[in-house]
Amino acid sequence: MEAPPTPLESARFIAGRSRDVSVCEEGARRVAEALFDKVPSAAFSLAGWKQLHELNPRAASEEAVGWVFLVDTLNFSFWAERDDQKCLVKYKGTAYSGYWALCAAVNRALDEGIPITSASYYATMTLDQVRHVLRSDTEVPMPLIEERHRVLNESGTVLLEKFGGSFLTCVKMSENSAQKLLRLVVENFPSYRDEAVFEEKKVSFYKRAQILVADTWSVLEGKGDGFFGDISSLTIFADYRIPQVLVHLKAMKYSEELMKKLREGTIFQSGDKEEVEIRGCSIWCCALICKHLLELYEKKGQDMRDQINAVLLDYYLWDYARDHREEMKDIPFHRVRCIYY
Ligand SMILES: Nc1nc2c(c(CN[C@H]3C=C[C@H](O)[C@@H]3O)cn2[C@@H]2O[C@H](COP(=O)(O)O)[C@@H](O)[C@H]2O)c(=O)[nH]1
Repeated sequence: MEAPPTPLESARFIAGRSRDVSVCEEGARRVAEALFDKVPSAAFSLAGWKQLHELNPRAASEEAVGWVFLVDTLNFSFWAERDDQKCLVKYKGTAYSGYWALCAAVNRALDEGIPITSASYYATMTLDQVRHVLRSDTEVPMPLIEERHRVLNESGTVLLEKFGGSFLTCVKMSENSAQKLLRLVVENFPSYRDEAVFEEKKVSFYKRAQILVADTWSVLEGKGDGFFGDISSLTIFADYRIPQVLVHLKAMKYSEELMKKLREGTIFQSGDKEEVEIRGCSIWCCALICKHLLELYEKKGQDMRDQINAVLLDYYLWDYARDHREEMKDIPFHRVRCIYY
């Protein structure tokens, strides 16, 4: 069965035919101008992944790579039906929500002596053990607990059977190619196969597979097995926060009909036309922002291809969305319950 087009080719195709979502070239250029002075900061750097995020591993070890694989296997669907009733995980005096609640729960389990990052453990974890590890400190549980249990058992079993239980083994097999690692992950771990059909054509987003490659690059600090010559070939990760921030920054626009559905809290299904347009246009919009950013530096005689790529732009925008929740509250995010993002 032939592989679908890459996420970037998919994004170009979707953006060219999208009806309810549009990428604003002018808006994307203005965002690039606004980001120009941020590029040299930690928030736009590989080092920021550890420096700015206390829950991320400090080490660049096999164990730290195993942490990244576990977390990115579960890195989906944290949004709460009601913002005043959400899953929170308290860890070392801080209450974490959303994606960070997952990281806090993993670190809490490790502190309790539960070998949660070891494939031989999560390959055979029971649903009750998963409920215990991911337990919330409010009465609202983390969403999709049963699906999390299923993908843990599935991913742990594949990691044991094909890669000796170590994701670092899989990373080494990629021979410093991000695209090869992406392919190894998508081919071997079914829950990472984030694909759809748009106007009768297969398209791919590979959000968790691409963020897994990016987080592996980050935790290994871009060195040794974690050096990827083609890291710039990755796209941003099409989740439900990046589209929200792109609309907030006026680089992307929704039709009135779509805005109405989003404001009503409509639940979309994975693969719905509007959902595919939101995800494809987000990827395409960020590719334009990267292009404009590189051009702005080029005009000043600076080749910034090692400091500007979709991964670092994504991390920056995702952190920005986290830090500007209040300002962004009247831009709705699209609601899908799925294991892909
Ligand atoms: N595009 C993109 N989406 C990302 C991430 C992250 C966290 N990763 C890195 C960021 C800091 C750490 O250093 C990690 O390396 C989580 N998500 C997605 O967001 C959603 C959760 O949102 P909220 O409900 O607000 O917690 C959910 O779909 C989740 O899959 C990212 O970076 N980019």
